Amino acid sequence: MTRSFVVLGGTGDLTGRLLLPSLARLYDSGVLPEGSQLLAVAREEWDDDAYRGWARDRLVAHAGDLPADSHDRLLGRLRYLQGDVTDATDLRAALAGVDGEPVVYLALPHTLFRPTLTALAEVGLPEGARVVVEKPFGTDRADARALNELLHRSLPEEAVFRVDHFLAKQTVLNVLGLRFANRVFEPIWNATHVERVDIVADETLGLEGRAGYYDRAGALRDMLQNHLLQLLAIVAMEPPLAVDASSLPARKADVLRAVRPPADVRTGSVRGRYTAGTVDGRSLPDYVDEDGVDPARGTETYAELTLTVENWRWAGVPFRLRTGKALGAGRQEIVVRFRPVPHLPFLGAAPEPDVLRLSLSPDAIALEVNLNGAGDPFDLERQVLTARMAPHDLPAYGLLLRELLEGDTTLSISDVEAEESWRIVEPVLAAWAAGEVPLQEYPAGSAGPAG
Ligand SMILES: NC(=O)C1=CN([C@@H]2O[C@H](COP(=O)(O)OP(=O)(O)OC[C@H]3O[C@@H](n4cnc5c(N)ncnc54)[C@H](OP(=O)(O)O)[C@@H]3O)[C@@H](O)[C@H]2O)C=CC1
Ligand SMILES: O=C1O[C@H](COP(=O)(O)O)[C@@H](O)[C@H](O)[C@H]1O
Repeated sequence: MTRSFVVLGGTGDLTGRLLLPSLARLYDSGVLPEGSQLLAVAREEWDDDAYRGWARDRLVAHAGDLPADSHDRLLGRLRYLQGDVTDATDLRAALAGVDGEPVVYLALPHTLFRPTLTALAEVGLPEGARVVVEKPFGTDRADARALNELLHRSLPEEAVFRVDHFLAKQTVLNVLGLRFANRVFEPIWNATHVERVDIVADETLGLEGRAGYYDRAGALRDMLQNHLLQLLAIVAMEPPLAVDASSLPARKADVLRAVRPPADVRTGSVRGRYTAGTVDGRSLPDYVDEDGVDPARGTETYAELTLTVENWRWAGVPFRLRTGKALGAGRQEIVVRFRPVPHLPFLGAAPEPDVLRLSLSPDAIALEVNLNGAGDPFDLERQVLTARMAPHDLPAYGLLLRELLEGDTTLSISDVEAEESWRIVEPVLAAWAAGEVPLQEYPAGSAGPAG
């Protein structure tokens, strides 16, 4: 049976920058069978040719390393349907337009998931269909619950794929290897030895024309509620029985249940919004002057939270999560800071304690340690032991799409995880909406809100 993709939101940034390039790679490597079709749906008044022209430009920009005939093979399979995804008649036409078992991909603003799934339930899904839902999974916990109910009404959990592409990044998967395939880290991976953990996703990108989605999301819903909490879950979870669909999501769900929001949001959270500035030589306007932004929404482009994990392993260890747009330097990393040694048998000032840096971009693992110095052997010197990873054959989205085609949900976010992640951030969202935490401004190109 062939698989066909129906991409709802087929003209968006996600589709053009990440999905189409990954699908081209899957065609190229033979993972996506020749007969598979791809139908993109959006409201733009385009026909197949106009869509293919747009898609070709995206492939040149984001999969330029693939030969032109690989682009052509994907482009030859692409079709376009103008339609409103919240309208059952348009969705019926989309599903009737593809052969085989469809993968319906909701590459849409999160506010549209509920009306779209409601319309899909009205149309009914063919036997063997799979549904993919992007992050953030809904707008809040109640919405996530409603989405789960809608999905479970017509599909088994194994046919639902809640995407979080950070989970498929090489270094994130390497955390599993590092922790669970070695003897040296797991015995010290706890509050006795770890002082704190920082999880950082600083971006140099600004809004990039995505106001339709981002201005209703903001940094906390866009990145922290999903990607950064998934990183926390991978770092903090208990060892799974196996890296499979029944163990991995369950262990992540356990640890997310133990995560507590800041006791005082005024000291445990920071929100900010960029003003005009220069990043990497590019001038960015004030966020509020970007096309499509409504200043009245008070959307943040920077979010920072300090969370705790209330269980035996992590009691008292702060996990600081931060993410922002239009910052001066891009940085995606998990930093595990260890406690000082109990006794230092050297004279002089105590050195910095050990730090383990897990970098997601570029993929690398670095352990900062103190060793005897080169000159006086009794002086200490900071040394960094670094392992740089060769890139995987497939980027994160390619890996997720391959798993999806194989029906493997190991890297899908479970229904429980999706709802728990909202529980963690909801008190913060409420306090921010009530104005309890000031919305600080930071110039584009800076290090973020001062302090
Ligand atoms: N961009 C990124 O880097 C990433 C995005 N994501 C997720 O992907 C999702 C989409 O984000 P992104 O692509 O950036 O957002 P965009 O705003 O760029 O794209 C949204 C898409 O949805 C379409 N759309 C909106 N309303 C309707 C409607 N009623 N009927 C049909 N189509 C509609 C838009 O087309 P039109 O308005 O013309 O109809 C467009 O194709 C979000 O959930 C986001 O979190 C995840 C990872 C990375
Ligand atoms: O999900 C999202 O992720 C991207 C960052 O992902 P990366 O793989 O390019 O690092 C972010 O820019 C976007 O706002 C968000 O929706």
